[in-house]
Amino acid sequence: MSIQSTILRVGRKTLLADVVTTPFLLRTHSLHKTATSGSLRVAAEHSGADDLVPPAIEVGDVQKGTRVKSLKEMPGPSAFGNLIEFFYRDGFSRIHEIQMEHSQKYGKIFKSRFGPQLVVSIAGRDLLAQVLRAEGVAPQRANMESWKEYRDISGRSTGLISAEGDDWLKMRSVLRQLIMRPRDVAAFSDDVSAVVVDLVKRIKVLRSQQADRHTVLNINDMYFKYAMEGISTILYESRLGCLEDSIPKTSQEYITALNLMFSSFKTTMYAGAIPKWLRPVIPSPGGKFCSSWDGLFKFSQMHVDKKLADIRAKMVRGEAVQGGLLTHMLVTMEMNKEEITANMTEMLLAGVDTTSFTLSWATYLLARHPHVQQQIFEEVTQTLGGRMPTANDVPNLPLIRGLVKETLRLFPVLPGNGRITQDDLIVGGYFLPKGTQLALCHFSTSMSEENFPGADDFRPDRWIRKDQSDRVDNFGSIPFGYGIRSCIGRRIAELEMHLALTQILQNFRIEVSPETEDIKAKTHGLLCPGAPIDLKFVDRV
Ligand code: HEM
Repeated sequence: MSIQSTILRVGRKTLLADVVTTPFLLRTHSLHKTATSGSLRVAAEHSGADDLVPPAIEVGDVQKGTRVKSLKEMPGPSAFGNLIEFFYRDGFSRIHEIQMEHSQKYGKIFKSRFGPQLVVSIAGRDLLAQVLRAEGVAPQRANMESWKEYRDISGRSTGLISAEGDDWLKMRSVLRQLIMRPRDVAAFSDDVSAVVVDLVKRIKVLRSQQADRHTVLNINDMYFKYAMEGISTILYESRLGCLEDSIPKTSQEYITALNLMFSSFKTTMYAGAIPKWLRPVIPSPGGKFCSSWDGLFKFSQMHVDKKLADIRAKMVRGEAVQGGLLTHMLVTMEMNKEEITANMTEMLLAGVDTTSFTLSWATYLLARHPHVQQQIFEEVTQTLGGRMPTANDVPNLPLIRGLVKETLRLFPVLPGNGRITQDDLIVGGYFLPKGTQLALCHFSTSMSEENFPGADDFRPDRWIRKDQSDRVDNFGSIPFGYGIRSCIGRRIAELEMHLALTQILQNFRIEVSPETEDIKAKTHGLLCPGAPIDLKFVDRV
């Protein structure tokens, strides 16, 4: 450990402070607390009452004599410019493009103001890695106010997405043991495969309804139902009938509630930009939003109650209670029933559009790149012959995995993510006080030429690691986030997508329908196709 002098500037004070360089990044405010993994931390100790400097975690390289800049000095668009961009030019549907424009104009770290909110955007891969690696034990997500408001009003529990602090830690520690590792979710392989078989049948039914007998209109609608069926099979251990000709009423009601939720997205975004004191005089987005949440909770509640009744009946009959995820959670009761219901609700919500948009983009990209499609098809036939894939085959299908990674690089479902900093930080040379809202710009890092040469090209093989030197740097594209607060459903989503894409390629050659033009992405909460995608599914044999 060595001690150097550097200039730290906090607010309007510029002062000389001791800089302790150490091979470790210290996670807490005290210099002498537990060390975790490698980087540097700057800490300024008190040098008299007047010179009080908040200790800060430095997440970049420390250069001797570097002046730490204040937020005031950070570049960024003007508040008025943002107002016009988002409210007048409908920037909410172009968040991913604005992210790119702003990072090109203002650099890898810049600030933006949305009404009363100040947001610092992190748009560089290395800075992103440093910020995420420095996260504490319970990182805090940003912009969850409207979700929390609903839970406060309705008296419902939070789930993993909306919970914070100790509540979140408790739930996360239960769920991470059940679904975080590929080997945990391999147990669902047969159930998911059965859903994929139904998806293939559905493709055949839908294309038979068109004059050319090949085209499926608006493929996302079909993948939405596949994703809902797949995730429900895992979460609720029951089939919903979403891939049937006629969808059961309760499943249809859920779909309606989910659509309502996404249609109220924009108004809930506005809510964050409206100062709290103005809320009473401005129409609240609440009505639609709350009734969609009611619908989503009602659906989970119904499944949880039904499963609980089944378990109780079995116990009364003296039978052994066996089952999957929900059964396990209800038997062990590591969370209470309200918490289980809330988590089922939030996981179902998180697991449908994300997976279906990614499948839509993946098949669209395959249709537009027949050579790539052929290459992946050959890998599938060489590895499996005509056999149906299982979770155990996925490690032997690197191009299928590359297909999903490359699709998510080009179209990260969450183009950006939010955090509230829990320590004073120095990032990229700027001092960010604890409580600063961060926007992690995943879209701009994954579309950067610096991180991915030929960034606009669709190249699933760029993810095949031939040796260490070929390795694509991990933080350029992190569509599931990173670390302790990353997507808990990642392995489930991957299983659903790997198995579906493999079976689809075994059965069909995918072609672009003449009606489908160049489809651009738009942001609607998630990054989604800006227009319906119609594709042809032509039999392989
Ligand atoms: C293509 C599919 C998916 C993508 C790209 C995706 C992406 C993400 C991202 C970026 C986050 C935020 C991570 C962070 O804040 O660092 C997240 C969180 C989350 N996702 Fe996913 N997700 C997908 C599918 C799923 C599925 C299938 C489930 C259902 C089990 C799910 C459940 C969740 C939950 C519960 C969280 C909150 C985790 C927490 O706060 O602890 N996701 N997801």
